[in-house]
Amino acid sequence: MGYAQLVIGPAGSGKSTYCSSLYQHCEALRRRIHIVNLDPAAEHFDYPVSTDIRELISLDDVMEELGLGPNGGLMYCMEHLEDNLDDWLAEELENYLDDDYLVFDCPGQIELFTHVPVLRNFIEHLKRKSFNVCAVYLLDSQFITDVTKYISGCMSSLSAMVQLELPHVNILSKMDLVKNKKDLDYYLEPEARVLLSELNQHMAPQYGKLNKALAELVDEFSMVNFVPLDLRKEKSIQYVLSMIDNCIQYGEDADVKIRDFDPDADD
Ligand SMILES: Nc1nc2c(ncn2[C@@H]2O[C@H](COP(=O)(O)OP(=O)(O)OP(=O)(O)O)[C@@H](O)[C@H]2O)c(=O)[nH]1
Repeated sequence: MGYAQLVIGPAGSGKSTYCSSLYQHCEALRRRIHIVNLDPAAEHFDYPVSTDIRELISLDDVMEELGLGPNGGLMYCMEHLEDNLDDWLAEELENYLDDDYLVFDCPGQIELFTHVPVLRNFIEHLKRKSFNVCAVYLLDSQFITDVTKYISGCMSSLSAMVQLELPHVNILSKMDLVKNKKDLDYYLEPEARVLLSELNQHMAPQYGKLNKALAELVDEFSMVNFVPLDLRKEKSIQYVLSMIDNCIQYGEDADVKIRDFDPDADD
């Protein structure tokens, strides 16, 4: 059985930086992970790329040869990947050992995890190859600066959860940029009553019922929870990794104890 993280989230949310930090963290622990680039538009990497979609197709070639723009070109590349799951991807996966741990650095186009079936079919393929897969959804911490951004972040994450149907860990990235730690407590344990009152202040009265439904969805059903990630702190990376490992049952024999970590403690 293999293990895989599918690292998704909006453009610029910090996916590649997360992959790079995770790689360094694991390297220091002498733990082997492989990072796979699934972004046909990527140019620079701070981690060793183990498998690269650009060997199958590159965005520049598609834009030049088909006259497509960056977004249309990217979707074309991803559909090409979908068409090649049983040959190119299957062959690439044969290069890994049975219990290898792969981290897929995905493009940030939101349609990939809202309604286009490419990633879903990609995941089905991984599952058929006996991979335990976890979706790791990154959201920029700037989304917790006001309630409307926060709700929109929750809804985009929720849409990925519904679309991909995978064990799912939501990460609040770039925590080093959060100056007001009060924001953090407020949004990490949101209360429907407080969310609703804030939403109502921001929006016209006719949205009252919608606001109530959204606030209750976030609070009462605990459908969307975010784990803060501060890449400056090894313990924060370790905490996030332990949560993900737990979801995909990696290292069960190694007795993973996520409760033992205090992610806010200094290293
Ligand atoms: N301060 C701070 N900046 C970060 C952090 N993570 C990423 N960034 C910056 O955010 C920008 C985007 O980071 P990327 O890792 O390229 O984001 P991405 O999600 O891979 O972006 P796309 O490939 O465009 O989808 C870069 O300028 C990073 O340096 C972080 O933890 N803290």
